[in-house]
Amino acid sequence: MSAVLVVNSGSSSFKYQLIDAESEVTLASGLVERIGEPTGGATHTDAAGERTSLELEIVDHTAGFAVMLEAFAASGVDVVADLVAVGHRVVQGGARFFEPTIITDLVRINIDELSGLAPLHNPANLAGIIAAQKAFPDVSHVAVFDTAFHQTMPPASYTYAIDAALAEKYRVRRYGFHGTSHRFVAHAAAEFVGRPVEDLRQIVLHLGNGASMCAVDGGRSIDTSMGMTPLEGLVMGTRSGDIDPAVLLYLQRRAGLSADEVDTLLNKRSGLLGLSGRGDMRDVQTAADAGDEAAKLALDVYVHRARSYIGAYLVELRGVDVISFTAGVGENSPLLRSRILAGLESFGIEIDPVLNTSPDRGARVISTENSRVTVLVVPTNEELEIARQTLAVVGG
Ligand SMILES: Nc1ncnc2c1ncn2[C@@H]1O[C@H](COP(=O)(O)OP(=O)(O)O)[C@@H](O)[C@H]1O
Ligand SMILES: CC(=O)OP(=O)(O)O
Ligand SMILES: [Mg+2]
Repeated sequence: MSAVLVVNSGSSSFKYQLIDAESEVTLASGLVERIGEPTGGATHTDAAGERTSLELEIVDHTAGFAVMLEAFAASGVDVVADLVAVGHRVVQGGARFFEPTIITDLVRINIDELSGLAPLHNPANLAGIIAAQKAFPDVSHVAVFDTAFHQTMPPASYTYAIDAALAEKYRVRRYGFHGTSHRFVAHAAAEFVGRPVEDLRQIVLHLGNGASMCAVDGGRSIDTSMGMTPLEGLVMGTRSGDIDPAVLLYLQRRAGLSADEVDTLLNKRSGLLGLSGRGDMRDVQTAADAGDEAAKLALDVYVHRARSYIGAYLVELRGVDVISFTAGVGENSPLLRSRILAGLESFGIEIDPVLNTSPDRGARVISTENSRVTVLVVPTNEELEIARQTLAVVGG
């Protein structure tokens, strides 16, 4: 048997999944969290779905990997013996990385250098890589970048209209994120409708905690809603998405906020949370159902923003063949799916209310037979996509 370990590291946590290289079955998955805090935690789920949790202090990512290895050993899995490679999610690859890449010393230096363009993500990704390389020194480690899929965007999509020399010097441009998910879903959708991805104009809505949309033309990203950082675009759980940049300056000058405070405001205290006091979409929907005005407005703004991107991408693609919803909200909220695509019959987009509310889980159609555009729900699987890309690089 051979397996790939996929690691998605955050600053104080990491998620992992062990995936069988041939069958693509998940052999185990888990989460190590609150790294560096007095009480950390680890949860491990084995192939049979059996879940074990423990609480203990986990001083750093290296200690976290030791906890993960113990969990594997306790469930009778010899990870080291079966492992052929480790795939790492790296959020920011800048304009330097447009393919999954074997992690050498130089690649690590590059990921570190790109931290300025993703201060919340890349340092954490790097900490995970360093710890994983210590834990598994004998296999290849591969970086799979969130930005890579969007490297096909044309300059008109990725260029901000600011001083060109300054932008060049500081690499200020749009990179786009969630590329692993957008790519996975675009390919899965093409397979589902039985047409070559090259022939399709697609819009993918990745609506999770972080949320972004992507216009995919013939399998290539031509535009996406996130920009230089994962803050631009849609309304998210705690992030504002698009905002007039003058608001930032105004708040600094008039409300006396520092740059760091504005950063925290827009990334951590805005979006659904800022509007309604709730960052989790389920809670916002429940509150709106109960008549909470702030929650209703939060939903209205969320839907309005998503619809404006639908309009933009319809035009950019000169029409669309497939629209896919994915991630936590996209896969689970019939209400938001129907609101985002409401009243677009004249554009050939018609949702079937029965199909839209079906409890089915897998990839499925939610548009009517008459709908010219096929609307799908496609569960994303970033870990599987990372495992596939990792194996492709190491030749597994
Ligand atoms: N049944 C549901 N209805 C509405 N929203 C849901 C439902 N289930 C999950 N969500 C929302 O999905 C979001 C999390 O999405 P997910 O893709 O898991 O996020 P991430 O991977 O970015 O943490 C949360 O806002 C959560 O409320
Ligand atoms: C890049 C990004 O926003 O990722 P996430 O949705 O995991 O926060
Ligand atoms: Mg996610």
